Amino acid sequence: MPDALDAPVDATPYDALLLLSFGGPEGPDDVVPFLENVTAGRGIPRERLKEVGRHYFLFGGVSPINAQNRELLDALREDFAKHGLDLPVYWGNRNWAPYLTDTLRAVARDGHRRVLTLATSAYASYSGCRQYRENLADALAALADEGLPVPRVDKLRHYFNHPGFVLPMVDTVLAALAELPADVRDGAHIAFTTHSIPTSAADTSGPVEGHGDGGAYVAEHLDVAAVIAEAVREATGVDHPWKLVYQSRSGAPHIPWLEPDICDHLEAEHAAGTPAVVMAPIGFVSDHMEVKYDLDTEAAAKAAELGLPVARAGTVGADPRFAAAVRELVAERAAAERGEPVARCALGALGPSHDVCPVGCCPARTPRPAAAGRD
Ligand SMILES: CC1=C(CCC(=O)O)c2cc3nc(cc4[nH]c(cc5[nH]c(cc1n2)c(C)c5CCC(=O)O)c(CCC(=O)O)c4C)C(CCC(=O)O)=C3C
Ligand SMILES: [Fe+2]
Repeated sequence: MPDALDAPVDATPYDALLLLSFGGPEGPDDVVPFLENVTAGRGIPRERLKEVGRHYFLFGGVSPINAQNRELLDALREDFAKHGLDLPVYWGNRNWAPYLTDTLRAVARDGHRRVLTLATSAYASYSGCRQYRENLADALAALADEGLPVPRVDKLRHYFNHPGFVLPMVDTVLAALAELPADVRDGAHIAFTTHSIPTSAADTSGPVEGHGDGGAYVAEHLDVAAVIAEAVREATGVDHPWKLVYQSRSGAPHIPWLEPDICDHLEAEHAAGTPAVVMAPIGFVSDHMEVKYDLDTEAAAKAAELGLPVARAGTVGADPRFAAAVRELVAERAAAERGEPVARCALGALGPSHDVCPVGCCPARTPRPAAAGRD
């Protein structure tokens, strides 16, 4: 059926969508203050901060993440308009302008009272979910202090296993395989990557029931990786071996974080005789700095040193299928809030994630107020 004949999407009771992201520097002068925002009170060693600052300076002090969020905003607005979803879309970041608090102030001044949040993080974990909810609570508290009306803010369920997030990545993995020299392509290993986090944070991520070591964070990534690997097998007729590995480790060296690191993994695969590797950063929503530096620069240099052919798969970014998935998630959540029956779309074995984070989900080291959840 042509788009124009689709029934308009009903977002009631919501009157605004908030795109909530990490933020990144937009020039050399922004780099140090940005890193100070990110790491305030988080105990990151000075050496690590200098190193990460160097990554940004290598790219002119500009993180790709803001341009990518602007593209996603355009894609969302275009999709919503096409499908009769009349919902204004706002954008705010945790760590750089446009800052979340400023955006929520505008949301409140524009008269919106029920806000649904799309975070640019698809999985459970303290860093990927609760920390965003803490920032929402801080911003709402600031509005209350200023005597502004405080909107009620909800957050969309984790979309890691939504087809609109997963299927574009099947295509990017196929495209990466096609970039490899023909004689090593069928033997290629797929290294699915995500952000390393402390093992203690992984083990307590999500509602922990039903998940083993690594908690919901690792289980969700393994589920997505298995779905993509199976779809690639169906498309190519080749059963590519794969593994979930980690990147972008931070923190003090004596604290255990998820391993193996992608660079160590490339060495191990090379030593085992693997002829080529596709790196697929399923843990991220766009090709931001963790992808451009940690994979395209650092891991690519490691592969070159080993003489190991590698190709990197793209993230979902502003893919129209992802924008459509967001619209579906908005419609789904709005219907649920209205008490109507809803069909929840999800691939893989885990099923759709909860709408509202339960009490104690992805706990912080030091408890702090968090919005958009049961606690
Ligand atoms: C799970 C996760 C995601 C994925 C979910 C999501 O997307 O939210 C993510 C995304 C991102 N992380 C980013 C940047 C940074 N993360 C850092 C530090 C940390 N990340 C952590 C975890 C995650 N991070 C953790 C446990 C730390 C240690 C400190 C702490 O416990 O808070 C630091 C400090 C320096 C360093 O140590 O690396 C920086 C600069 C950018 C922006 C990139 C750009 O500019 O393009 C993005 C999208
Ligand atoms: Fe990070």
